[in-house]
Amino acid sequence: MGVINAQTDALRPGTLVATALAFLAGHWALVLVGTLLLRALYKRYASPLRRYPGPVLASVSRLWKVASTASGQTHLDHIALHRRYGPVVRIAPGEVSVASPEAARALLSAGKRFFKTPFYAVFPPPENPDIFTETREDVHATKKRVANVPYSMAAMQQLSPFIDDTIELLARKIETFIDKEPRGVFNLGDYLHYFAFDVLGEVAFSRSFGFLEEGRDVDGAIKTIDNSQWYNGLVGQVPELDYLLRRNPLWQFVPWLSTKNALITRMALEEMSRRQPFDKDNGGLLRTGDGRQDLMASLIQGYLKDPQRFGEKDVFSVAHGAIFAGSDSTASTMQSFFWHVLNAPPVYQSILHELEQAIGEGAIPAEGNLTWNQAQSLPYLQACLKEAMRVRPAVGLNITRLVPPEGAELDGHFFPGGTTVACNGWVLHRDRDIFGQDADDYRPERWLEDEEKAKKMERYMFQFGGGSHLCIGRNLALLEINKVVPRLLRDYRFELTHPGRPLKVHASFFVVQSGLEVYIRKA
Ligand code: HEM
Repeated sequence: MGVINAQTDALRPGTLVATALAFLAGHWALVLVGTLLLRALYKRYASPLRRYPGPVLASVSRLWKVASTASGQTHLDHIALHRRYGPVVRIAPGEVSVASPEAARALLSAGKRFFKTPFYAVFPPPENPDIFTETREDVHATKKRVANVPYSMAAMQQLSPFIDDTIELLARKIETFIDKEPRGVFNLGDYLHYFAFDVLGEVAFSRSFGFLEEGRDVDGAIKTIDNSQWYNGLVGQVPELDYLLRRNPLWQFVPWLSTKNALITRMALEEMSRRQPFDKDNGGLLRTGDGRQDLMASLIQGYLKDPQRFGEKDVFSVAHGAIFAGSDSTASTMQSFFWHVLNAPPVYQSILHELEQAIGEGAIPAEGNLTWNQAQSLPYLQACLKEAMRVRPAVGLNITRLVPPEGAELDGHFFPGGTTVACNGWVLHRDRDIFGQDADDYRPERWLEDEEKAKKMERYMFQFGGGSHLCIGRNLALLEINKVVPRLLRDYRFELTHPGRPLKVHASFFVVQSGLEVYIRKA
């Protein structure tokens, strides 16, 4: 009787819970490991993505992505990953990376409802997304309609004189350097970075940021952006973390984490207040300025036309976002170009020959700045530029999109709704079917051999993304690159201080590069 009573006592709910709790307390480590193991096995084998190969760690947690991003070399990791595992690789429990340019075209094309992932929402400013960070497709479309106007090539051409002024300043700085230190080491990479920043200041706010003038990273703005991009790139792999970190109200009280006082943010806020009150008569122009229709003025006009859809905060966030999105990207592209050209003497010689011939034929001026059209009349130079953007696209992290709820097929693979699909320009641009068996090599001639083949390659270039999220600043970037690069190549002669030495590279979002050092002399 006593034994039966003891057994029924043990089965009472209260006693069961107490026994379970006692077991947990005694074996918590074992329970924890067991739970994590079960969870990992579930993620690895219960998912419809289980048939795609990839690193084991990636199939059970997002740690693989985090570690790869933290290494700063995720662009290279992805090349290696696809070489090893094939065209579709599982890079997180719910995410695959695709290597096929055809799949990437479909993924990025407008109208197919592959929307941006929460990765983008981590980029600042979280309280008022700009065109890059806005993940609601309809809101994005409204904002982009307004911003497309000031970013059009026609609008950019009007701002051309201010790009020219910045080129003159760069040339003056180079000449001063040559006069002072004829055999000194000139950090061309840094000066290209300063140039890209100052152009943005002129185009966005009608004022220079002063990087070229001072020959340094004023106020540590470049460093601040880099730190911020590290955060965005890393936390973007696990976007929920942002609520514990930057979106956490306590964050503002940590002075070294707050970006409120960063030069660019301060300047954008100052510029807004200098133009207030916004009124239709003034059209957002700087009252004390030279009457130029800069980016800020056009955005203010967009706001005045339809304040409900494009608010005052949008003016700030889009202008501010331009500096973030447009500085490292343009600098990195120019650095890649010079690094490849200067490391390939026959390529460098061919460009010089083309420039000389163009001057002789009157196609480009012998001094002063070139126009966009004049730069377009240099096919070899254009091929060199395209090739640099192919082998070293400026965005190093993956571009990611969500599969719509009903699921979708990409290049013969069906992915269920909610899957994150990633693609990386460094992988896509090395596709041997499209770009040739020597796709890994920098060989500008590939663009000039066969017109049909060149057109096909062009269709599969993703250096500016694609579809409804195609880079809004590409006209500006291409215009300034096309103006400054031939001017420098025509007027100066460069020699790498360490031929063959790779640039120091880390990809936080953009591929940030340093170490492009040269000896420089007048041509
Ligand atoms: C050579 C220079 C540049 C390169 C290689 C580049 C590359 C890209 C790429 C690949 C994207 C798509 C990203 C994605 O979908 O995840 C993008 C988007 C964007 N870029 Fe650029 N960019 C450059 C210059 C600029 C400049 C100068 C600006 C502004 C002044 C700018 C502003 C933007 C914005 C706002 C977006 C978001 C567009 C959208 O989602 O609709 N970029 N860029």
